[in-house]
Amino acid sequence: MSNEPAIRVVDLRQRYGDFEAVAGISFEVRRGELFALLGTNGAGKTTTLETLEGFRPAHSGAVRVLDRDPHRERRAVRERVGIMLQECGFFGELTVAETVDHWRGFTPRARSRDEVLDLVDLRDKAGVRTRQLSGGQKRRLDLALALLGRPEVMFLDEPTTGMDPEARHATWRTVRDLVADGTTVLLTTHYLEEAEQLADRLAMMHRGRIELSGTLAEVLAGHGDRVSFRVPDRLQVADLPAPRGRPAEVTVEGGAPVATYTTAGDDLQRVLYELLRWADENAVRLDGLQARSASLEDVFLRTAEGATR
Ligand SMILES: Nc1ncnc2c1ncn2[C@@H]1O[C@H](COP(=O)(O)OP(=O)(O)OP(=O)(O)O)[C@@H](O)[C@H]1O
Repeated sequence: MSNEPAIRVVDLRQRYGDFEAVAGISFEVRRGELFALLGTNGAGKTTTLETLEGFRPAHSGAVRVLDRDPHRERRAVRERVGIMLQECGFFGELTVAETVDHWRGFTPRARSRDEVLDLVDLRDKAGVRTRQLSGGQKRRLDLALALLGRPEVMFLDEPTTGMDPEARHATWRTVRDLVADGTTVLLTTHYLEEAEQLADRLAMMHRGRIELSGTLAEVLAGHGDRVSFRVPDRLQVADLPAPRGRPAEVTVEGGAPVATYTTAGDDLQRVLYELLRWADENAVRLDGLQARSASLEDVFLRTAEGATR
């Protein structure tokens, strides 16, 4: 097996008319790795994925999938790649089984219908017309079609949209099994927990650029810890202390004001100590007190605000 990464993107730019949707991004996905491309709405994730899927040539820069140009060598790449688009396009009158059989007809080395329906837990829906499937079931049928040809690389564009938590967890298990079997996966998602659960590495895009990338630990590093509690009724925001010179950020959660302190470096213990001492001295009860590391959501929100630069 070649040492070449499964996916390589070098200074990719894509334009729609005068608008630069992807503004010079670079990343690699190693073989057998799950890489999550995250980002704000309109960040350029789908445009990037469509380029890697061979639907459009790069405006400038280079993309390689399995060491080939996915647009110019589309035929050769396509049979080794599985694609799950954001929009599913089934014939509503066909049943699930007929849809799978139809796709099997032009998929080399296809898995059997039963195997593929078992993988996505749709075997009991084999006789149902696709227009009667729920949104989450349609996504699972999409996944079934994407993995039909035992692809080496899979592109999953928001694969669990519309799924209930149980179906989402089941889909994560399927994806994990595929990765454990050596499949390379490039995933986009708006569910940050999905990336936390699945990704070996991730990149966060905003306005056509990659703002952050690395393992989850690398992406979270340097974003501080958080201490929060519900602001007691009898206190004003101005009454809250500023431990280590850090004022609270007050947000409303579930109709109640919540004070959050973001620490820097290894300040957490000190900030917590000062807060507890202040509470003790002022006979304040810190309801809902929490101390935790930064989450991907915290980092995402800061990226969206342009605060990471
Ligand atoms: N065919 C098109 N013509 C013109 N502009 C487009 C076209 N497709 C996408 N865009 C614009 O390019 C930008 C990137 O879109 P893209 O769909 O790649 O973003 P995304 O990160 O996938 O967004 P979302 O998370 O909302 O799905 C957006 O501003 C979008 O409006």
